[in-house]
Amino acid sequence: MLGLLSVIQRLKGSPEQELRIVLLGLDNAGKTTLLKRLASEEVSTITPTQGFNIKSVQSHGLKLNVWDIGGQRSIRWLEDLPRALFNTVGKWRNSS
Ligand SMILES: Nc1nc2c(ncn2[C@@H]2O[C@H](COP(=O)(O)OP(=O)(O)OP(=O)(O)O)[C@@H](O)[C@H]2O)c(=O)[nH]1
Ligand SMILES: [Mg+2]
Repeated sequence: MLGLLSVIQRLKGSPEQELRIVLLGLDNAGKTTLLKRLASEEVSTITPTQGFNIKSVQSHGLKLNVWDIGGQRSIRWLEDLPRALFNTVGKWRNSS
């Protein structure tokens, strides 16, 4: 986690900058635990994510807007959502 934060800190341009992060991975990988640790919240009672959580976290001088997407097979289609959004935005940029 600290490794991730140090990479993010190197990427950021200014202290006011916001970063958007999408957490993707198999169920039980620890995505929600990571998000709660970042937010300094209790991590002892985490249940599998149904759908997704979106949280704004102030951590290590950074403002992070984090999407934590549930990894269970039944809701794995949600993983395609951000990819589809990035592709669509890319196509708009290329066509303008
Ligand atoms: N030992 C160990 N257990 C962890 C770690 N991170 C998470 N866990 C445990 O792994 C289990 C699953 O963690 P979650 O954070 O719910 O995993 P998730 O990726 O959000 O799972 P879904 O919401 O189902 O997609 C929990 O019982 C956590 O306590 C870790 O770094 N080490
Ligand atoms: Mg989860």
